[in-house]
Amino acid sequence: MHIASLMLLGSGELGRELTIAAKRLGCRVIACDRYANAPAMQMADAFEVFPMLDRAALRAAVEKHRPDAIVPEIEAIDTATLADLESEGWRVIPSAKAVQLTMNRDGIRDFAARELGLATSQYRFAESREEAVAAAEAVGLPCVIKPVMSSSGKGQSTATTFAEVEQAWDYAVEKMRGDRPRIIVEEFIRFDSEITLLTVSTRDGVLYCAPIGHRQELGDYRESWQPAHVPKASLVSAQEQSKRVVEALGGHGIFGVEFFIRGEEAIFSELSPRPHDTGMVTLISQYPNEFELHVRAILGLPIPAIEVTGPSASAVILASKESDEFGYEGIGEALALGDTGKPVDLRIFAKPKTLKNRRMGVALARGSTVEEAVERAKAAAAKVAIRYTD
Ligand SMILES: Nc1ncnc2c1ncn2[C@@H]1O[C@H](COP(=O)(O)OP(=O)(O)OP(=O)(O)O)[C@@H](O)[C@H]1O
Ligand SMILES: NCC(=O)N[C@@H]1O[C@H](COP(=O)([O-])[O-])[C@@H](O)[C@H]1O
Ligand SMILES: [Mg+2]
Repeated sequence: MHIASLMLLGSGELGRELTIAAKRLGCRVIACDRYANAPAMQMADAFEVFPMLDRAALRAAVEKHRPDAIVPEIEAIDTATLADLESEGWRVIPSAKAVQLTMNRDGIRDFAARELGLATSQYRFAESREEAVAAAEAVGLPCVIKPVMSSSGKGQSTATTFAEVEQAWDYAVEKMRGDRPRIIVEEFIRFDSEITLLTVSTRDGVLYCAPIGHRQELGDYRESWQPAHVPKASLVSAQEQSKRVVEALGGHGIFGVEFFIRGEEAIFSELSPRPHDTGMVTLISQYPNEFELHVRAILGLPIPAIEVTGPSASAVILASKESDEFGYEGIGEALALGDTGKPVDLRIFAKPKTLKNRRMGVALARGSTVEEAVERAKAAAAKVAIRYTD
């Protein structure tokens, strides 16, 4: 049988687990990222170091390794090159269109709200401080302001006054990716909870994982749990919206579709056309996990069932400062918390460098309830300490 080769564009923690899942099914993996020794590179058959926005380097890597599938793992990629490569016959996962539309918030938001008619928060885009204030007048205060090019909460803030809108503009421009200042100003949604609905688009149709609940701080996730308890009608609505959006984006693979749940409503927020960080909980909660599902969907392999093994949670392990001389303590103490018959596990990503608030690992736990699983995962994460030696 032909051995499939996958080229990952981005090689962080999600790529690392994806590499493991792909290699278990016999694939060859080429891991690419902007820095050497990235988490997935440590597991891969080959690697290339270059910025994913460098079009010449991206094309050169594809032509050198000739992968069967190009698998984006981060948002910021030269998507025009991906579109060209796809039109030349290379396979982009899930599709160049999906990657192009989701790289920037303006693309996917307009597509979801205007073309597909999904329920979203009120929103406007702005390209100057004055336009930001006008946008906030239109959507109302408080509002959430984010650069259109950013992820993991970078450059995001909530403004409750017009003076704060101006500060939020400055902050967003300072933290944005790329060189074109443009922000989205969103109505602040007072949601009851938020979920990620992992949705798998496969050869045989669309499948859903049980909803994943999560808590965010500074625009980045801290804990996630599965199954999230949400009103039935909101889940049905989220599933219908996810199906529409993944079918419209095209291609096969897993998508992390984010919704705010308010009463019986599911309000579409954004999506990743790839495994989702909050979906790391599936490393303990579910079989196959989100990485295995992505690989199966990419390879066109069957997914006869998705089993949820019990209430589970993940809690992140963050660094507190910048360093490249550090180690970990407390791994034994964290794992020892799994002595009650319900497992506790860790993933240490082995990133070569810490930064303030950079995610370095994740603790995973099961419990009798999701609340208990969250407490156990948090306790395990708290046992792991990063010791800086510089
Ligand atoms: N309009 C809104 N109303 C209320 N809360 C919001 C709104 N937009 C974002 N948030 C909060 O901020 C979090 C991060 O926002 P969003 O998912 O858009 O950013 P992100 O940078 O793409 O995050 P990630 O890459 O981690 O998914 C959301 O999960 C939610 O908790
Ligand atoms: N929300 C997106 C997300 O979680 N992406 C994950 O984080 C890595 C970047 O981490 P870094 O910023 O620490 O290098 C990415 O490579 C991906 O695995
Ligand atoms: Mg998000």
